[in-house]
Amino acid sequence: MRRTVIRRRVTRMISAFLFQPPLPISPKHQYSLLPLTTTQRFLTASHSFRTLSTKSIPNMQDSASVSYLSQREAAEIDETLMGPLGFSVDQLMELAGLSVATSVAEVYKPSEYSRVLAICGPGNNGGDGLVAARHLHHFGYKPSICYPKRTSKSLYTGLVTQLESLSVPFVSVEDLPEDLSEDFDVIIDAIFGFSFHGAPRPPFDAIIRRLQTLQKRPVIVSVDIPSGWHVEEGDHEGGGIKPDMLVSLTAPKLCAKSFSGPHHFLGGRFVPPSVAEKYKLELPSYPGTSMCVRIGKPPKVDISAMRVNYVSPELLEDQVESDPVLQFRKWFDEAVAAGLRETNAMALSTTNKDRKPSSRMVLLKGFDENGFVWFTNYESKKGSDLSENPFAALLFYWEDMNRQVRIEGPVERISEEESENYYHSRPRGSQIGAIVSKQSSVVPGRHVLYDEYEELTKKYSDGSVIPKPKNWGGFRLKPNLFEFWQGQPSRLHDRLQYSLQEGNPAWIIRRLAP
Ligand SMILES: NC(=O)C1=CN([C@@H]2O[C@H](COP(=O)(O)OP(=O)(O)OC[C@H]3O[C@@H](n4cnc5c(N)ncnc54)[C@H](OP(=O)(O)O)[C@@H]3O)[C@@H](O)[C@H]2O)[C@H](O)CC1
Ligand SMILES: Cc1cc2nc3c(=O)[nH]c(=O)nc-3n(C[C@H](O)[C@H](O)[C@H](O)COP(=O)(O)O)c2cc1C
Ligand SMILES: Cc1ncc(COP(=O)(O)O)c(C=O)c1O
Ligand SMILES: [K+]
Repeated sequence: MRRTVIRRRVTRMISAFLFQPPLPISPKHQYSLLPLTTTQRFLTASHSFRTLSTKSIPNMQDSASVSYLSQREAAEIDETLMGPLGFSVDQLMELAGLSVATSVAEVYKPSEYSRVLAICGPGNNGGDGLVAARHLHHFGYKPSICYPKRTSKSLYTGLVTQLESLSVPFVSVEDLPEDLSEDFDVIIDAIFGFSFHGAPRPPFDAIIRRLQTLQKRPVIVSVDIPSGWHVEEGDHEGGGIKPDMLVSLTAPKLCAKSFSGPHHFLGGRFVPPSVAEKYKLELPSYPGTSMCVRIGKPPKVDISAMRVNYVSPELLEDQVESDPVLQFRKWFDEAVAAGLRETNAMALSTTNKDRKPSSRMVLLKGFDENGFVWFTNYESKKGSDLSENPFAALLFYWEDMNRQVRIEGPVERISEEESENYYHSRPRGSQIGAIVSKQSSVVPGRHVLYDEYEELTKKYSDGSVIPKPKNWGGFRLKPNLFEFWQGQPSRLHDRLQYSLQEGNPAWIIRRLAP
């Protein structure tokens, strides 16, 4: 009985919130969003063995634009989340702080940017900084905290206790080193958030002045608002801090329009659709299980300076299998176990009769001592290359494991029976796709493929057998050369090559210079 009354009251509160007219929000406050680029993925690659990042690339449709919030709207959304929508401040702060920590980890790897100073202000923005510091500690960073105006609320004393229990040092303003660049790689600016007003008061005024003079290092990561900036007008007087990274929470505030640093992220993956609808919030979708998403322009990168220093276990002659197929099996299984996506994706290189090479990706569909098999259209470019020159090279690159495998040898078609069996094991859509696609020929437009696909889908909607096109089937490469490559520091990689000598079935293993 009581529960029904409460439920009714909550329902009333939520509908009151939903049907209340929203504050005017200007659709002009929009900004283009870009998915995580390959470049960014490259830059964020860590330096040793990694397990799969669950991140996927958000598609462009998801990320057309993003809206900006005024100070009032930000406060109102905050109240709504913590009122009718049932969140507690602790929860939101935990998610906000985690978003900040994961954004930092996306761009600034602990191997290069381990020394973090979180400067925390008196409000919830400071609380976000304390939470972020705790997560960064667990991510392998060495955070320190400067928290000059503490509040006695249990939420904050709890956060301090948690950090102390991890032996995270607290530094007073007086004890901060003269030259911040000597002791720190990253500064988390968690001084003021969206409730900032007026001019900064001591001791934060002096701290902000120090941040204004920083050059390249330490980098500044501002939480929600670059401290000292007007929440809506931004750095309106000029000369404010110039953060390298801004992590906007829930949605960017108006001041973020004047953020010109290289890394703008959005965090706070907790906005329910009702809030987004009410405030007409255009928000990007968060990729996979990520707590943050990059917004704004992709960073300018110096391509010539892009490099990863590989660190891996050594690959030694006496540790590898004498049979390269077994060695391949071992590495393949390890890549699958590490959760890599499309472990079976490989580059296939062919040449035509004029010895002109061409490469493309295909999926490995099986391998054993008889060879490595993939499926395709025999009348495609690769199909015609292989009929002109039946030799090919396969290449696997398992980036997260710093491993590459090269396989070379003659190629032949597999039997019609094998191809039939495999074709009918594929999803029916892909079977129809194979009929529709005269692979590698010119198509006047997507509609041509789509129309034929629709027609065939109708034709076979009764579940009858979809006949395999004659020109579709498998190839098998019979290896006469393997190379197993393991990335190592200073480009002194391991390369173990397996080759065969005429008339001798035993594989010869040789180390090649990297
Ligand atoms: N829904 C969300 O997006 C969430 C955001 N979170 C974070 O919370 C902040 C907003 O937190 P709030 O506590 O409202 O405000 P601030 O952190 O900005 O700080 C308010 C305190 O700062 C003092 N203040 C204000 N102006 C000055 C100044 N000029 N000089 C010195 N001190 C100043 C203020 O004191 P007053 O006496 O002036 O009132 C307060 O003590 C948001 O930005 C996010 O980071 C949540 O963590 C999660 C949900
Ligand atoms: C990861 C990945 C896997 C692919 N797998 C296959 C495949 O198994 N068979 C295939 O015919 N095409 C596959 N493709 C498409 C090919 O890369 C290529 O576009 C197509 O086969 C036409 O190549 P061609 O014109 O050189 O013959 C794949 C593409 C990618 C990116
Ligand atoms: C054109 C084409 N054919 C075949 C394949 C292999 O697909 P399946 O795994 O369904 O055999 C792919 C995979 O990407 C492909 O793009
Ligand atoms: K801040």
